[in-house]
Amino acid sequence: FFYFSMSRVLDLEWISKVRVNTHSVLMRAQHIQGQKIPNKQWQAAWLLKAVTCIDLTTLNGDDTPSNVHRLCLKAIQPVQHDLLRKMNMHNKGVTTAAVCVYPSRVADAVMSLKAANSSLPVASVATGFPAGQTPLETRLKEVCMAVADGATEIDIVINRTLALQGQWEAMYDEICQFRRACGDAFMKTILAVGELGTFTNVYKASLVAMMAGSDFIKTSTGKEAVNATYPIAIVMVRAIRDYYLRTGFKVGFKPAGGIRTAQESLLWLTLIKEELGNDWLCPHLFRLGASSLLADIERQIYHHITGKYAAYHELPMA
Ligand SMILES: O=C[C@H](O)COP(=O)(O)O
Repeated sequence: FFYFSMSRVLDLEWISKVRVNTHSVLMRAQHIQGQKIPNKQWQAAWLLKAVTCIDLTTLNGDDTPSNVHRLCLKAIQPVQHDLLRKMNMHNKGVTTAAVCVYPSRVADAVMSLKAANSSLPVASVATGFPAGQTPLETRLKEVCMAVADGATEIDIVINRTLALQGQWEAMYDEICQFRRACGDAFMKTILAVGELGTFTNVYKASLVAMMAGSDFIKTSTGKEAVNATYPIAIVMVRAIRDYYLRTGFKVGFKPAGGIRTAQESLLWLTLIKEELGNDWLCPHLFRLGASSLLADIERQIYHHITGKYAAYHELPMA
């Protein structure tokens, strides 16, 4: 008991000792990218697995209740019924893992899902997404408001200023406060890795986020210049693995930002299987954050089933 109760605390000594070997990370990432993706006969099943791990996202200034409504309908029925029937998956309740929207759109998403009789979770970005450059008080309030509107998952952004200054204790304190504001909601912590400078910083920020009680660590907001890359993912999943080995806590991983093709989604599943094992290959521990990935996955599934490529109008998107 003592061992586990000590594990979600800040361990500055561990953080101070972190050194990441850039060469090894790049080699490992290259190896993963060169991996054979699953055999053709299994590909449709893997693509369907990827669908169930998607946080179907819209994070735009021009989001409205109606495009959020369409997004929700697509999340509930992400792959055409006919295609699922041909795979004998039509009554297996295939949906995406969640929908992900800005705080102001949470109520719309909750209403659309409720009207459709769906219990799909609504995730909301919060804490001054994407930059996180608003006062702590308003960042905390934003979390509380999204939860009050019905979000059951909150994607917070870390304070990059603190991370770049090596103020790990202050960063830990902020994330702990977000954790408390989330209440029972699942908390995913976005590191915005493209702004953290070094692999060592990415590893340290991953540890601090996990020590502060994050359920997931997430690469990016999708708004930075560099988002989910394989080398950065290797650093983060190694931190997840080390944290699990040391504390017994399984923390999830969410690559996000710029993931657009079915092929990439298969590579992400391969990376998780190789680095963290099959336990992590479920929506509880793995998500793909993406606004424009589902269309290509559905097209590839169509191709596997029919042998033809669908025209885009044949597979309407959210
Ligand atoms: O959290 C999810 C990201 O915003 C999605 O980024 P994306 O629009 O590049 O897919």
